[in-house]
Amino acid sequence: MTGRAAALIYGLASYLVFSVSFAYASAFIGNFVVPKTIDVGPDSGLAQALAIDAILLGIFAIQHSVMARQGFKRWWTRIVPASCERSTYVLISSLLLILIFWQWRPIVATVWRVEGWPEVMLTSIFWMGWLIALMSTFQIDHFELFGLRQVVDVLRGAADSMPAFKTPLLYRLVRHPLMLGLLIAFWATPHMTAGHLLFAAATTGYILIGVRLEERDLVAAFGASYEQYRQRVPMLLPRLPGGAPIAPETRHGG
Ligand SMILES: C[S@@+](CC[C@H](N)C(=O)[O-])C[C@H]1O[C@@H](n2cnc3c(N)ncnc32)[C@H](O)[C@@H]1O
Repeated sequence: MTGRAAALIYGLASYLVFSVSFAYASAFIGNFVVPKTIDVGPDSGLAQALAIDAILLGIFAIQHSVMARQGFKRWWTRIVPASCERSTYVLISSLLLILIFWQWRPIVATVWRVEGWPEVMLTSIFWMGWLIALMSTFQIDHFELFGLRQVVDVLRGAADSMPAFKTPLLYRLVRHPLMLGLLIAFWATPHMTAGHLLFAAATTGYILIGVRLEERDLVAAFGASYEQYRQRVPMLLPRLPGGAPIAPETRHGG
């Protein structure tokens, strides 16, 4: 019982760190409110800034890709309890995000800048991106995605359940609405600096690779259901209306 309660506290703490880092990410990228943003920080000179920012993004990309793979999870759950596997992934990802916010070196040369109504429009699109990303997490299973369901289930003694394959609202438009929301949030800015552009371009490249790796796992888990879904629904850019309808939900049954 003590172990299960400790797992719950660990899961809650990880979720709290995630929530703070997610909220900070929007302020960091949007240059709002917080003291350290993508365009504010120590001036290290171009070469050093490029090197440090590339290393920070690279560490995050490697951690995220490796820890999300099934093979790694099988190995890792011999070391950490299975119920804490997702919380650990969430915690390490969030800490690495905080490292990026803290150590990011700005490169402030302006790539574009707009004012007046285009500024209002791009800022609105920016927030829409974050909203789409957040909504997407709730459409699949927010609490499972961020590890809370697993630690609560183990406390209640509930059986380990297989995540379901779902295609609600946003997942009928594109297969990766969460990533689409992030891409929108990263690119939609009234003032694009060189540092922000580096961030947007690198994360776009990473997302394009990451979704392919994720789909390999999804095909392995959900087989033909996911293959059919892939044929019907575009990856990231929604089609115009008129596509074929999709079955609402299929639970993985082997
Ligand atoms: C960070 S989420 C991103 C989901 C998706 N790539 C997106 O951008 O909306 C990653 C998790 O979502 C799960 N996932 C992705 N598509 C799913 C779907 N249609 N139904 C259920 N789970 C899904 C993956 O198995 C993975 O554990």
